[in-house]
Amino acid sequence: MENITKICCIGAGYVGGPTMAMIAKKCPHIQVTVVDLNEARIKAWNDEDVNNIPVYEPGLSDVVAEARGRNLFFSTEVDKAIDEAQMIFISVNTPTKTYGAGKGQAADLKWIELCARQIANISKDNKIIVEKSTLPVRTASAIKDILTHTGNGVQFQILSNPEFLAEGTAVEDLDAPDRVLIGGDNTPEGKVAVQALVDIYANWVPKERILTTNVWSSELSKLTANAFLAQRVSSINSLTEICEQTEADINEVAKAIGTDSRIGPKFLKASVGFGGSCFQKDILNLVYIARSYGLQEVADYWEQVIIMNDHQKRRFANQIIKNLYNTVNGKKIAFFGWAFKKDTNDTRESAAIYVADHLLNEQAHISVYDPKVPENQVYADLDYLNTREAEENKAGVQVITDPYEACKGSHAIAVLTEWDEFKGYDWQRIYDNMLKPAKIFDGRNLLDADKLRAIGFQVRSIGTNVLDK
Ligand SMILES: NC(=O)c1ccc[n+]([C@@H]2O[C@H](COP(=O)([O-])OP(=O)(O)OC[C@H]3O[C@@H](n4cnc5c(N)ncnc54)[C@H](O)[C@@H]3O)[C@@H](O)[C@H]2O)c1
Ligand SMILES: O=c1ccn([C@@H]2O[C@H](COP(=O)(O)OP(=O)(O)O[C@H]3O[C@H](CO)[C@@H](O)[C@H](O)[C@H]3O)[C@@H](O)[C@H]2O)c(=O)[nH]1
Repeated sequence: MENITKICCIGAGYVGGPTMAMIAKKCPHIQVTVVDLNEARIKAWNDEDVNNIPVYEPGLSDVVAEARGRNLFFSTEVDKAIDEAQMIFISVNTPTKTYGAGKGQAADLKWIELCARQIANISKDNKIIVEKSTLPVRTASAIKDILTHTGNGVQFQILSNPEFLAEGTAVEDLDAPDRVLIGGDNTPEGKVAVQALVDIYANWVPKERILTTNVWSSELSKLTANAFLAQRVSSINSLTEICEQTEADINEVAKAIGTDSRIGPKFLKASVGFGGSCFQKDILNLVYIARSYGLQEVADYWEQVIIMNDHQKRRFANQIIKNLYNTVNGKKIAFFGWAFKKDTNDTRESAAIYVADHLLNEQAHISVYDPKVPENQVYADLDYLNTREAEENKAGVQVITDPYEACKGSHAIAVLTEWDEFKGYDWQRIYDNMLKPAKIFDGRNLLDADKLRAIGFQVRSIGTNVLDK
């Protein structure tokens, strides 16, 4: 195949947008077109004011501003972009199935299949198809089957190139990835395709960080990486409960074990539970795959990571209720943070949603402040759970754009997201405007509990047993 000069990416979401923007920035000689069926999303990517792009990531608007209109384009003309491209990335959503066989566990590959059929239908010359979405191991064979049986007789090579960026640090992760993983067929044509993709990344990623494997190892490595990361969070979170009973401090324990170079210090931060669109979905997918091969013990092992995470979210909500004298009925509880982690506007599977749902069942009034999440998103997240009528969610939850207003007259503040700005607030002012005793439930161990106690707050930080004074 000749040098790649035209790339298309189907899916302009949290992955497609940032990854393609980075490729366009680093490879001015390649024309990159990102397409999506969602017109509003494409419109936002093309917004004159680059600060209005639909994904909030530190540094992303600069990357987009540099390349957009030069060699980076966002469009709804999917067929045209497919037709013109030599290499097509598929970066569409692959959520957990909500119906039928595998409901609640398997990945829903409906959108992947639609892409494959559309590519087959449109393509008039040979193309390289790159799986960027996270997919169950062996999906490439299904894509190949569709392409070869419904296509126009042109040749397709299918590569797996999973994305490892984390939200909130997408730009730095893409700029300097720990590794880029590319899986391809071990045939002469497969090797040429792998090399074509290696050559693109080699424009900025050191060669030793570009790993090539067979397709199946690459597909499975993505699910495995997320399972290992989430397992660390559930492991440390499981210990928060022991700490709270024993006067051990989870921060000290995490530091003590993390200095062992075999364990390492990262991903040992205790929390109210992990969220995000990936961890739960990908582990459930792994569990489903294991079960479908009859590997019961393997499935049970990984499922426990999710069970522990659900427990942690519920436990946090129950602690609030217990500590507020076993009733939150009619009490105002301020939520600091709604996003699933700091520095993102993404709320998918955020622990805050589940904690709020639990407290709403107990008739609490919740006022939410998050620096990046808009009001309609908070309601959409709660409505999606279908626990109660939309009007009841509206009645029980207020979204407030000023943090000081959000906690005025409240019984308690719950910290759900680790936004840096929370640390710098005027906590005396907050204290003065709250009902007493003023309580803080720090689900992220973010705030300086001693300083807050000196002001007069009662503070419970997750995984520390300093009980209310
Ligand atoms: N979000 C992350 O941080 C992250 C990181 C690594 C991998 N992943 C994986 O990447 C994939 C995409 O995730 P995301 O967070 O970007 O999802 P997303 O929902 O933000 O974006 C997917 C986009 O694909 C579009 N789309 C779906 N079908 C289409 C079609 N047939 N034609 C054109 N557009 C179509 C949707 O309209 C949507 O805008 C998933 O498999 C996910 O697991 C996500
Ligand atoms: O020590 C930790 C680390 C993370 N978390 C929580 O875990 C969740 C996930 O965080 P993170 O992994 O940083 O963000 P994601 O954007 O979900 O990224 C994960 O999922 C992506 C999608 O597959 C992968 O590409 C990334 O490599 C992988 O880190 C968030 O709720 C975090 O608050 C903790 O509670 N404690």
